[in-house]
Amino acid sequence: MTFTKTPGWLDWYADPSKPRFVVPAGAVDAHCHVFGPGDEFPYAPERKYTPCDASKAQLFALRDHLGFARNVIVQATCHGADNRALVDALVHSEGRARGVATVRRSVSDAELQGLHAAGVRGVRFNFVRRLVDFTPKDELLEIAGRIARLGWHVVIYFEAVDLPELWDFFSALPTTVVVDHMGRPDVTKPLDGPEFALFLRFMREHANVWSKVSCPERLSLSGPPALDGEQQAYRDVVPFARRVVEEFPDRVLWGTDWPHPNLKGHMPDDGLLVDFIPRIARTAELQRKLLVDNPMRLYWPEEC
Ligand SMILES: O=C(O)/C=C(\CC(=O)C(=O)O)C(=O)O
Repeated sequence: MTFTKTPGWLDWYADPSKPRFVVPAGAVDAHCHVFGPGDEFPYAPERKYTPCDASKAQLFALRDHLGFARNVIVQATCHGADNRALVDALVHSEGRARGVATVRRSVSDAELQGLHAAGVRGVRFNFVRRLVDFTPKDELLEIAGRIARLGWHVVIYFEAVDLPELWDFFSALPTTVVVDHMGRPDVTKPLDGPEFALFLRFMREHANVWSKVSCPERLSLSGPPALDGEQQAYRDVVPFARRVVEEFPDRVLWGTDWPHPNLKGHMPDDGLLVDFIPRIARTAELQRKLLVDNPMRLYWPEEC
């Protein structure tokens, strides 16, 4: 099937620079996606955007170029609950990728077992309105109860303004809970203001909650973008990510977010995104926890 990209779609950056920052041995890119290819793995009818293709081979080439050892591939909403592209990438990764799937209440136990065998270790619940239609919370809680028995966790994606309304639901989740992109703070608001304070309190009061300190390119409003050799990119996001890394060093993950769906202003150079890491994790110990120890504990516990 041939698909036409959403108008204005920005394709991933074709020729990323080699990062100056050398990631520690065994580093995991813990948030990235594969898209299609659409003629092999069609995009879901209920999708809110149609991306450019981004194949497993292209993802694995980027992994090697940036110096990472492994990937955690997260099901993107353009594939709905059809996890075939994700599973195909996992089974062709030679054990170097694990996954986070999207499932519906109708998923069978045998299907869950099949996903587990392929390397899936979590499900994603998305609350970003431009990406998904609402799924009833009782359905999500039922799914969370079932996947908890497999030792999986729940990844949640929401925007900062929605945390108060979602707090009780998130608190009821029976698994480790991983927040995408720090709950999307508005970085024009003060670091010590009530909105980000609520997110930090959410992490403080829930020892099972982790956060990805990813996506400065999505959160930044004043940049400058990670392009043209820029070594001080996304300055406005640095204090927020640094705060989370330093307060919760054992519960943070980092990922490229390649191929960066739905960016509007620019497409970052992924090599320069890697150079963002030492600005938010300022010691070798913090870097090792963020890039190796934490993702390994969550996704490859049998090796820890
Ligand atoms: O890739 C991300 O993490 C962020 C996304 C896309 C997304 O989550 C999805 O399509 O599932 C976004 O903000 O548009």
